[in-house]
Amino acid sequence: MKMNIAMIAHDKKKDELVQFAMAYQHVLKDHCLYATGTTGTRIAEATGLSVHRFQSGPLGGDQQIGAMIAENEMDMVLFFRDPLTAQPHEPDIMALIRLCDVYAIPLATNLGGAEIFIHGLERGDLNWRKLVHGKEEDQID
Ligand SMILES: O=C(CO)COP(=O)(O)O
Repeated sequence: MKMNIAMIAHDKKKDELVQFAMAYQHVLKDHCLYATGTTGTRIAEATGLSVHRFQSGPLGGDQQIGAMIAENEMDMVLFFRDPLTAQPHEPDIMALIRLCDVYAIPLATNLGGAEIFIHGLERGDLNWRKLVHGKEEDQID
């Protein structure tokens, strides 16, 4: 089943996320990818994958992804955070993380977690999200 996956990386973690996206391109290609601006450009350039790009993080990109979570439209968030650099938009980052907890959305904040998540995605561990997707389809009917 096609999942909506958000990919976000702070500047010092972007190379790591790009390498991750290249390594797991064969998995990611079957899903809808969303990203903050600069991260999205880097991933699309490196992999050729189609990525829906929101604003850059400091300009509201985290909030836009948060808005999708608030609609229960995001199924997984891979957010490679830089814990050693202060971010001007720290409140936005905290809000995104908080919404993942509100909606029980799987959130990996580093490469180690993302490795586990991507294998889980591949073997269908996220299929419980069908219930949520199903509900949305019901609402449309
Ligand atoms: O700052 C970010 C997330 O908090 C990432 O934004 P960019 O992908 O635009 O660099």
